[in-house]
Amino acid sequence: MKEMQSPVGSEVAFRSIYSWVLSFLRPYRFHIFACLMFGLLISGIQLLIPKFIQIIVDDVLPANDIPRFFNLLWWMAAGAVILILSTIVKKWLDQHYQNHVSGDMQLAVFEQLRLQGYVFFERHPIGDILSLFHHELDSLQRIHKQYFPNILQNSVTFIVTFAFMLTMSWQLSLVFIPGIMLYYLIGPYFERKSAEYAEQLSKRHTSLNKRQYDSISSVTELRAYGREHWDLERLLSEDQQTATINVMYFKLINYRGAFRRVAVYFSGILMFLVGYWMNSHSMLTVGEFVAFMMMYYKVMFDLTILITNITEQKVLLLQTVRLFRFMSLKPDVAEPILPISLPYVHGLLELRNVSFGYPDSPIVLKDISLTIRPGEKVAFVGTSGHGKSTLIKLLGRFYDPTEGDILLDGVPLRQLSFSQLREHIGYVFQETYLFGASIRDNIRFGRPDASEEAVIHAAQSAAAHEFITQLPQGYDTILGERGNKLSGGQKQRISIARMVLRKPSVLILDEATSALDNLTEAEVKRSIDRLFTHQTTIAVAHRFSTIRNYDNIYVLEHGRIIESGTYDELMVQAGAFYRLAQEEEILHDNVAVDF
Ligand SMILES: Nc1ncnc2c1ncn2[C@@H]1O[C@H](COP(=O)(O)OP(=O)(O)OP(=O)(O)O)[C@@H](O)[C@H]1O
Repeated sequence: MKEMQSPVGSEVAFRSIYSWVLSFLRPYRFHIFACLMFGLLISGIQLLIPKFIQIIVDDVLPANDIPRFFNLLWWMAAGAVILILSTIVKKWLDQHYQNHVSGDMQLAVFEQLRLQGYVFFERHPIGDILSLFHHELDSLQRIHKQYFPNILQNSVTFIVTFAFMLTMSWQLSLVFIPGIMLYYLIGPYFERKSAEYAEQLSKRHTSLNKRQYDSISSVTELRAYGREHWDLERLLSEDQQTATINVMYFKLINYRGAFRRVAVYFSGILMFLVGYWMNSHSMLTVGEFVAFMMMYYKVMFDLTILITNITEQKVLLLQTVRLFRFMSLKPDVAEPILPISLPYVHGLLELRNVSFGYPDSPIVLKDISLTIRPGEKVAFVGTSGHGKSTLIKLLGRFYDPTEGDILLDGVPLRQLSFSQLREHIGYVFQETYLFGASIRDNIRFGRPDASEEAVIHAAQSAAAHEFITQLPQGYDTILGERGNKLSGGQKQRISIARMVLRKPSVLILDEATSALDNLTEAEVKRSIDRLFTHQTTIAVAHRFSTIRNYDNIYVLEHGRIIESGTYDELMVQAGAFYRLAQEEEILHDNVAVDF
C-alpha cells in the first residue's frame, strides 16, 4: 500500500486536504449560502430572549408595566415561531446538500477505483481497498454531514453573540479571555494526543479489515487444515489491539471535555465576581448582568463546541489522508484523451521490441517482436514463470510495456479507447469470477442485449447447456458469490459461453480449459475452433495435443522467444519445444486437449 500509506499529519498539507474535501461542496454553494443566512436569522432570534429578560428585569418589573410585559411576550412568541420555521427550513436545506455531497463523493471514489490499472489491484489487498470505502469515505462523509454544518452554524452564532456582548459591556466581555486561555493551556495537548490515537485507530481499522477479509476468503483452507482456532486467535488479537487504542482515544476525548468544562466554569465564576463589582459601582444594571450571563454560557458553549468540532474534524481529516492520496493517484495505464476509433477490427497484432518488468521486480519479458495475422491461431508455451501470462496481459493493456509497442490493426494499443480494446480483445482465464446472479445473467454478462436463444446457443457451444438444464432451476439458478455452487470445470464453461456470446476479434485463452476433463475439453475446443474460425486466437498452453494444428507456436524462456514454428516444425527441430512435448506426453498420455 506504498503510495496510499498514511503519513503523519505534518507531512501532509492539511489545507490541501481540506480544500479537496470542501471542493465537493462547490456545486451546492447557493444552498450553503442560504443555510448561512438562516443560521444568522436563528442566532439573531436566540439573542432576543436575554434582551427581553433584561428589559423585563430593568424596566417592566420595577414599573409594573403590564401592557409592555404582554407586548414583549407577544414578540417572544412571534420570535419562537420564526425560530422554529427557520430551523426546519435550514435543516431541510442542510439535509439536501449533505445527501447530494455524500452521493457525489461515493461516485467519485468508485470512478477513481475504476480508472486504476491492474497493478493497483495487485498491489493493494482487497481489505485495504474496502477500508477506503468503509472507513475513510465514512469519515469524509461525516465532515460534510456533521462537522462542516456545525462549524458554520457555531461560528455564526459565536460571532453574532459575542459582538452583541461587546456592545453590552466590553469590560465584562474581556473576562471571557482568561477562560479561553486556560483552555488553551492544556486543551491542545489533549487534541494532539487524541489526533495521534485517531491516526493509529485508522491504521488498525484498515488492518482489521484486511484480517477479516483474509479470514472470510480463506475459509476453505482453514477448514481443510483444521486451523479455524488459529484464525480466530489472529482475529481476536487484532480486535484486542484496536479496542485498546479505541479506549485510549475516548479517554483522551473525555479528559479534554472535562477540562473544557473547568475552563467554562472558571471564567463563569470570574464573570460573577466582576459583574457583582460592576453592578455595585453602578456600571451594570441587574437586567444587563442576567442577560449577559445567559449570553456568556451560550457563547462559551458555542465556542467550546466549535473548538471540539474543529479538533475532531482535524482528526477525521487525518483519517482521510489515504483516501486523499488515492484520489490523487494517476492510473498506471491511462486512457488516451483523444482515442483513435477503428471502424472494424481485423485482429492483426504486432509486438515491436516489447520488454516488460513488474514494478520493483526484475524484467520479465525481453525485446519480443512478433506479428500475429488476422485469423491466425497462435500458442505460447514454456515452463512455469517464464512470462506467458504476462505477455498475453500486455495484449489487453492490463499493463503497458516498459519498452516497445503493441499494435492492433496498425494502431498502438495506447491510442485506443478502453471500450474499443475490451470490445475487440476477449479473455478467458483459468479462474473465472461469477456473480451472485442467475446463470443466464452470468452468461449474458458477455453481451447484455443477447437473446435467450443466443444465450442457449453459447452455452451449447461451451458444452454447458447439458449441466445447466440438469440443475433444478436451470438457467435461473442463482450462483453464490464467485459462483461457488459450480465445479471448476462448470465455471470455466460458463466463462467460455460468455465469450462465445461476445465474439471478440481477438480471443485470448489463458489455460481456459485446464479444469475440464479430456472429453469435455475436446468438445469445447471443437466448438471454439468452429465459432472463432475467422478470429485471431491466442492461447497459453500447458498441454500440447491440440495445438498441433496451430499456425504458430512460440516457446518462451526467461522472457525471450527461443523457438517458434508449427508443431511439426518444432518437433523436427528437437529443441526446447520437443523436450516440453515429451514431458507433457508422459504426464497426459497424449490424450489431453489444451489451448
Ligand atoms: N503481479 C506480479 N508482480 C510481480 N511479479 C509478477 C507478477 N505476476 C507475475 N510475476 C512474475 O513474472 C514472472 C512471469 O510470470 P507469468 O505469470 O507471466 O509466467 P507464466 O509463464 O505465465 O507462468 P505459469 O505457466 O506458471 O502461469 C514470474 O517470475 C512471476 O513471479
